[in-house]
Amino acid sequence: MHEKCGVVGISLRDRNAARPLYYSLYALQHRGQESAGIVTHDGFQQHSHVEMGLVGDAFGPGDLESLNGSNGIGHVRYPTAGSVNACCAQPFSVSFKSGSLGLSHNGNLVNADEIGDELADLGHAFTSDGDTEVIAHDLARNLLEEDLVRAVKRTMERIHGSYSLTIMHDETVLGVRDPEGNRPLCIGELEDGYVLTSESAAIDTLDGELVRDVRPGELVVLHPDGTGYDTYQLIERENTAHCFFEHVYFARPDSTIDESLVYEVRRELGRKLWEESGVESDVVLPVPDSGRAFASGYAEAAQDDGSDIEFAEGLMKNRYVGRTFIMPTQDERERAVRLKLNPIKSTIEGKKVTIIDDSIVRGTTSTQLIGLLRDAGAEEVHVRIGAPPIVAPCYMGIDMASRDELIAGDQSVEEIRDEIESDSLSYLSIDAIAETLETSQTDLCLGCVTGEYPYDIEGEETDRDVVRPDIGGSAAPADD
Ligand SMILES: O=P(O)(O)OC[C@H]1O[C@H](OP(=O)(O)OP(=O)(O)O)[C@H](O)[C@@H]1O
Ligand SMILES: NC(=O)CC[C@H](N)C(=O)O
Repeated sequence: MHEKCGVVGISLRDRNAARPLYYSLYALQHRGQESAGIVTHDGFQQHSHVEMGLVGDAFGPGDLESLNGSNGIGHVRYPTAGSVNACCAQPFSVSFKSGSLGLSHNGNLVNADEIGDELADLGHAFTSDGDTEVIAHDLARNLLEEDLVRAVKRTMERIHGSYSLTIMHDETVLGVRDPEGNRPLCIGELEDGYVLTSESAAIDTLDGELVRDVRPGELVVLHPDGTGYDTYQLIERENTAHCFFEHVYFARPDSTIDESLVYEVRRELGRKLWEESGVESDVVLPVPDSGRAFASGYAEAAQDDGSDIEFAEGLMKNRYVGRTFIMPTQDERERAVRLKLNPIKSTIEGKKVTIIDDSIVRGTTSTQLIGLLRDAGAEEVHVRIGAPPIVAPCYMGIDMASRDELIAGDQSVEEIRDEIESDSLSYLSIDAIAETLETSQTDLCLGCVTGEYPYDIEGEETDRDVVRPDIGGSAAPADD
């Protein structure tokens, strides 16, 4: 399980925001499972409840009742910077001379230490070692001198890296997406208010309508009375750096991100996988859960081509096991795969099998799975992967292994095939990803599959000019 974080912000007309925030966090649970929290404002003061654990564990029966106010923000976290403890759990709350701030962050800053050191020299005291608190302090400082919109702009000019933020300044909820639009953020309309959230599936959960994605570099300020919102295009860049992996793996298939329904993208990637490297076999099996849409697209394209290949759910997933990824030892990770996935023998025995997954990271899942399938009587096992090989770490808010743990870090596809002991192995090309997302490669963050990043990261190569031209941006409300 590779995770990132999920953010949400809600402004309603006449009812408390706590319960819809809680439901939204449930919808975003797949994005982070370490901690969950909600901060609301009732017009006079902030109320906060932030705990370690899953959403269902973090909130007890009375907790939502104490979170008064029709405006609020929420967060589910998987840490990328800072400790795995309650100090780094979010939303962050900061009280300062001219008010209160709450802040939820999805992403990862690449210059947090530098800014943190500067702010510490100016007398700011930090309660955590993460990157998110740095944003909160920088913004609080700017708010002493500027109005809200200009203060946010100043902070955006200072922080580098990926960030989708929901912020609460006193009772005003706002959302910001970094100038490259690396992480998703969208606006939804509810019957009695508005919502800003990482994924549109959370808007569906609240019976709302997706209005649109927040644009890269855009600030959206919800009216605290739930009647509307203002938008400000604060920074504009020539290129975006959308994370393609959101579509491939992280996001829910029922979410629409940057105008594409994730499920349809995955099915199309599956179709392209067949076109690029289809292999004749008796049966196609998805590796659940994220391999499902890829496998259905792959099998459909194969059948369109006249193949007799059959699509079957031959691997059952134990839904109570997650987190293979953060098991402390490789031995435990391997055991967890066995606990998590179990083959249905009748769909496999005596057959040539192709398994379809979205990605191979360390190779734990595929290695274990191929052994299981052979034990279950598979005659041949072919592996097709709906993304290119992951050759380098992610610095943009995703928990992925370090370079030496990545199976493709220093091995060719043939060497990987040999290690996982499959009969054949193919990955999808980068071209197929860009084509399916109807964008150019320069508008995607492809750091984990090329080793070249759209940000200036110490010790790594950049795939574009470090200082990207700022071609505009204004602090006046943008036309919607
Ligand atoms: O090569 P590895 O290090 O084993 O990592 C890759 C596996 O991890 C992910 O699955 P996850 O466990 O998150 O399950 P999911 O597809 O149900 O989300 C992914 O879909 C692969 O199956
Ligand atoms: N996964 C994320 O988006 C994490 C947000 C933030 N960098 C943290 O570590 O808390």
